[in-house]
Amino acid sequence: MQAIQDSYPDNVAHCYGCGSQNAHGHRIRTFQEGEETVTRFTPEAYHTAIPGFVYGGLLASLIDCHGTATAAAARYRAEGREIGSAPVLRFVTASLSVSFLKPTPLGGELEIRGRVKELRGRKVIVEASVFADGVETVRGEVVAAEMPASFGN
Ligand SMILES: CCCCCCCCCCCCCCCC(=O)SCCNC(=O)CCNC(=O)[C@H](O)C(C)(C)COP(=O)(O)OP(=O)(O)OC[C@H]1O[C@@H](n2cnc3c(N)ncnc32)[C@H](O)[C@@H]1OP(=O)(O)O
Repeated sequence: MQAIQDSYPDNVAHCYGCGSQNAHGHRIRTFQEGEETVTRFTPEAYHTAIPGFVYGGLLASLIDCHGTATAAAARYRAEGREIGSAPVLRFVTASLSVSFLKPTPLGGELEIRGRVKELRGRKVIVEASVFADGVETVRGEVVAAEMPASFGN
């Protein structure tokens, strides 16, 4: 099955969270399921916060990259364009907020589910949650902004 990240051109596929070209990264893969997007990720023992529980920074990064992928795909869809087609719509995180509702147990697959809350102009707001064994443990919101030509200047 084709993940949203499979459409990222190689020259923008180095992100630590979602870049297929980053050997040290999470390399998450996000799929569209109806109105929702879904990422599945199994943390390793070295992603520990407190023994038995997942480090919150990892959980935040899963929400982050799940959100930017959801945003890019939504914007392509809104423009009626094939995902990944040129000119490439590159989204970066303008803002990330995360609420840790419950400790997230380490040792199994996590499911991240997201949906677009708002799509307007150069900005897409995505809501996403992390579920462990069907229980929502983390809820977050990503404001993704289309990367300006002046990025980094
Ligand atoms: C599917 C196929 C795809 C193909 C190919 C895709 C490639 C996909 C590559 C993915 C790559 C991975 C991405 C990983 C996620 C990172 O980790 S990205 C790294 C962390 N983020 C950054 O470094 C971003 C640094 N910040 C910036 O560059 C700039 O501040 C920003 C965010 C681009 C905004 O700059 P700007 O466009 O000049 O600012 P502006 O026009 O004022 O903002 C645009 C909109 O965003 C809003 N906004 C800006 N900042 C904020 C904020 N902090 N809070 C809330 N709203 C904000 C503005 O209010 C505005 O909204 P509207 O007024 O239009 O409603």
